[in-house]
Amino acid sequence: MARRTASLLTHWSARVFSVEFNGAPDYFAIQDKHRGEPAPQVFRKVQSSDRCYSLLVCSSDRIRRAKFYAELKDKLLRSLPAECELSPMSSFLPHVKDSLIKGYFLKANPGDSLPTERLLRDLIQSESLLVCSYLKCENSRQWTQRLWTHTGSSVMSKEYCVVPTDAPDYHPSTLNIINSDVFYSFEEAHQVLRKCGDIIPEATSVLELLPSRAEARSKPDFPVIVIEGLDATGKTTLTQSLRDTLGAVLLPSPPQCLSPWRARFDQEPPLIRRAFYALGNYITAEQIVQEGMKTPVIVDRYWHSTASYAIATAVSGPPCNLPAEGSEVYRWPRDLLQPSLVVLLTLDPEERKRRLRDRGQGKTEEEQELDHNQLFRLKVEEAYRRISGPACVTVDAGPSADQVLQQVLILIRDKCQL
Ligand SMILES: Nc1ncnc2c1ncn2[C@@H]1O[C@H](COP(=O)(O)OP(=O)(O)OP(=O)(O)O)[C@@H](O)[C@H]1O
Ligand SMILES: Nc1ccn([C@@H]2O[C@H](COP(=O)(O)O)[C@@H](O)[C@H]2O)c(=O)n1
Repeated sequence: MARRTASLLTHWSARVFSVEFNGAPDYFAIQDKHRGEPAPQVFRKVQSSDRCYSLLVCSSDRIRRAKFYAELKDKLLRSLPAECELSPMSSFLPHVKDSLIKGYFLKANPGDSLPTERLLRDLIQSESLLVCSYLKCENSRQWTQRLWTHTGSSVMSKEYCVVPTDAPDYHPSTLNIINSDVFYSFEEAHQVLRKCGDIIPEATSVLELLPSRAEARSKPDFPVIVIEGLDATGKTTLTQSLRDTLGAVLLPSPPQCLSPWRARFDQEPPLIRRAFYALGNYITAEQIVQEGMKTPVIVDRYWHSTASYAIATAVSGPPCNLPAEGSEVYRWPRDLLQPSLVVLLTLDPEERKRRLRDRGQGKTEEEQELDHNQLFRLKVEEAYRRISGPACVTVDAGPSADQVLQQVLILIRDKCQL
């Protein structure tokens, strides 16, 4: 059995499990023995006749784990009986960083248990998967969890009792954000792309474009102003006006040179996709240093975008699940050039939608998500506000384009003495 699986099982009874039924999590733990008292309801959305299974992805290689987790969902959706319900699941050790393992919880009708179990037996041949089944005891409200053996031919004799438990102090997805969703140094992100070179040939081309070292050798002489905000808040409009008014250079982020590979990396799981965007910032930083010796530099998105979208995607549920203000998750990477000023454009959601409609362009998947998912939008904006070193200054982008420009020019004059 793989190293990671073995170490997982060592702490098996200390783990908390979470299943998200339509975004609302049920937390449970396991115990060796049934206690005498009447068992409270464990799964709110499960009938006693349902057959339930969990699949936890636990390869010790994080690239394989990320790829397999994404592929597993497609495989399950393709192969499971239509009535089978799939919910995100995770298991973690509260307060232990990097202890989160992700997977899926399956709820099947009793009539579908045979084809479901046949599929799970095939899948468990992969060493990266831990499979459990959940059974309701007859004449009691108690559920048990059985861990399947690796061959899938029989189930382990050891049976655990499933008991509900309180929500943890910190949302479980926050345990694994650092260096899985957000990278805090060039080297950490670089390592991910290096390691996926054999499965994603495009990674090699991206690596060739990167600066040889991350540390900015010199600070630009002129101010560097970053404009941030959700899509359609007016970043393009404002950055172009600033360029023209200040005689500045305008740099887009991710940088132009990464455009041929962006769509390819957007299909990848968060670990790889976010490493790609993180590295893009280091290319932008190098361009900033070059240009910033000659003129002021305006940057359309930078680190705040990379971190905020990544954090908001990683953390499910409402904004209160985000890591608290001041958390190390919101810190600036130690080796990434810091701009002189970061402006965050905010906009009333209805006005943003109106501008999106008027623009009438095709939307990326993440843009559609922002449109449909109010919670995601709130989390991105909240994460923007919590990032420090430098923190962003919020500007209401609701007034006319010229009024927004004038307001930002005042800020630049105040903060950058320009
Ligand atoms: N202050 C403003 N008042 C009214 N309309 C505006 C204002 N600023 C921009 N717009 C219009 O809103 C739409 C979106 O603006 P823009 O393309 O500048 O946003 P963006 O933040 O760059 O979007 P994205 O990130 O998706 O590229 C455009 O049609 C633009 O003309
Ligand atoms: N520095 C950056 C810039 C962008 N992203 C990601 O791109 C998406 C938004 O970009 P648009 O071109 O559509 O405005 C969004 O998914 C960001 O996560 C980034 O990570 N870092």
